[in-house]
Amino acid sequence: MSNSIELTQESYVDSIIERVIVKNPGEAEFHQAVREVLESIKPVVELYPEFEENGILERLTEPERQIIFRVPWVDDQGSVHVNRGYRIEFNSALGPYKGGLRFHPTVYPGIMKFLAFEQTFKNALTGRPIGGAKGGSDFDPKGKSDSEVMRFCQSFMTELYRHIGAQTDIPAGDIGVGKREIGYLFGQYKRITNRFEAGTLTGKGIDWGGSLVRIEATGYGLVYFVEEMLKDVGETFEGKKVIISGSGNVAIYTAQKVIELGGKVIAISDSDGVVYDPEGIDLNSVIEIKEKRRGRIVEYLKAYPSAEYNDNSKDIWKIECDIAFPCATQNEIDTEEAKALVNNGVVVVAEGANMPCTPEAIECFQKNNVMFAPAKAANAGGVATSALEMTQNSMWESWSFEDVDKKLRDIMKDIYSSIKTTAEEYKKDGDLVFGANVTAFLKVARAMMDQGVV
Ligand SMILES: NC(=O)C1=CN([C@@H]2O[C@H](COP(=O)(O)OP(=O)(O)OC[C@H]3O[C@@H](n4cnc5c(N)ncnc54)[C@H](OP(=O)(O)O)[C@@H]3O)[C@@H](O)[C@H]2O)C=CC1
Ligand SMILES: N=C(CCC(=O)O)C(=O)O
Repeated sequence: MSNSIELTQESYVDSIIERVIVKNPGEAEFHQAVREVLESIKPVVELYPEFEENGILERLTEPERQIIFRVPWVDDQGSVHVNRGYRIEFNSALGPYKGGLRFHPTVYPGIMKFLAFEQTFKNALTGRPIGGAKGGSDFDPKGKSDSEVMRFCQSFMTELYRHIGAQTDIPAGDIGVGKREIGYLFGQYKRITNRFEAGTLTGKGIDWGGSLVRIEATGYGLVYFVEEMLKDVGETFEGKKVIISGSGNVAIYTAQKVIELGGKVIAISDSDGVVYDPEGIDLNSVIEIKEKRRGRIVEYLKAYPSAEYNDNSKDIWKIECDIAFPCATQNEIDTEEAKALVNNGVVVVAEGANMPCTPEAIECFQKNNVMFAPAKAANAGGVATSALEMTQNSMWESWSFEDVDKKLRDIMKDIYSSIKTTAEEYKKDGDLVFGANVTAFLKVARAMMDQGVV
């Protein structure tokens, strides 16, 4: 039994936060993700002492399995490269491990563990039977040829295949991992195992086991979630000025749904800079540049010379808007950016990326009555639709776009309703960060209690 029974509930949570920092030195993003959840659940840990008695927090903050491996590959000039691969299987209390793969030079254990920890609670909110995981590599697909990306993916899967499966661990996409990469990864998995186990990876091509709506799902789901928030205050997207950071999978389909609902997307970015078009961004042009040609967002100006370009990505947050969607990466909005948004009258900030706002930025939004949608709830549409892909695979069925989109919309409505209710139950009306963390924690913790000390 936990030896911290004599501690107050407050010190139990604080002792675990301290333990995570000591046991995972230098992993600031992981510490940040743990601190946010554990600070939220203090009232709950006080209500249910059995969580402490069964060491729930000690187990919840320690990944069930951490796999790290070498990924050697050869470039088009015949030179050998070595990258590092990861798969963090964090928690399987609710189902097989489920979470994306990130290929980005900034990937290291701290990023992997923050993402896998967040994924555990996000997946719990979807209502689907899936646990939490994340993986990836410090490989940078940017500027690589298709052949080089293929050879990297084949080498990556030559190790990863031992650890995944439709009933074990199901990877998908994230930064730097899209349809192309999933295709190469699945091809190698199938070749090694001699099994067409469609449910092992999600984000597959539509003709070979993929689900309609999956490519759009994170962005669409994010907008559906915010639509529910706006409904509660008698508002809609009609006529709203919207800024979206990033111009990848999440950003593009967030923009598509915003425009469909009558909003005007006036700025979008990539890691090199920001395009601002007060007339409204031409999304087809962005899709052509970023999704089809894998180009740079600055190329937008060739078609629209009246638009403005700024080579500092962070300046997007200085643009006056009604609704802001950070859809690029973690910690892209800190105190300075949050204050700029508040001073410019932002009404809603909704996290499409994972942990894009620092705790200080979130505090600034909440203190200034900005409606704030936390990532683990608002961007759960992607993984929820991945789970719908798994369901279709297990039934050997392919549902229509309309059917999947309706299921996605209902899931996002349910997530919003459940976390809003939790916040109200604890007299924290409107605090969706608290609502999301407590709702998800209780679901995972109760399953862990049922399954014994494992
Ligand atoms: N894909 C999914 O299903 C889901 C993804 N997410 C999260 O959404 C975010 C975006 O992911 P996704 O759209 O899939 O990834 P993509 O690789 O498709 O796009 C990422 C976008 O963010 C930009 N970006 C990446 N890193 C940085 C950085 N360090 N600084 C500034 N800009 C950066 C990229 O710019 P550039 O083009 O210059 O590289 C690109 O425009 C991530 O936080 C991811 O974890 C959340 C839920 C689901
Ligand atoms: N990258 C994702 C999607 C994961 C998935 O679809 O399994 C996320 O939820 O952060």
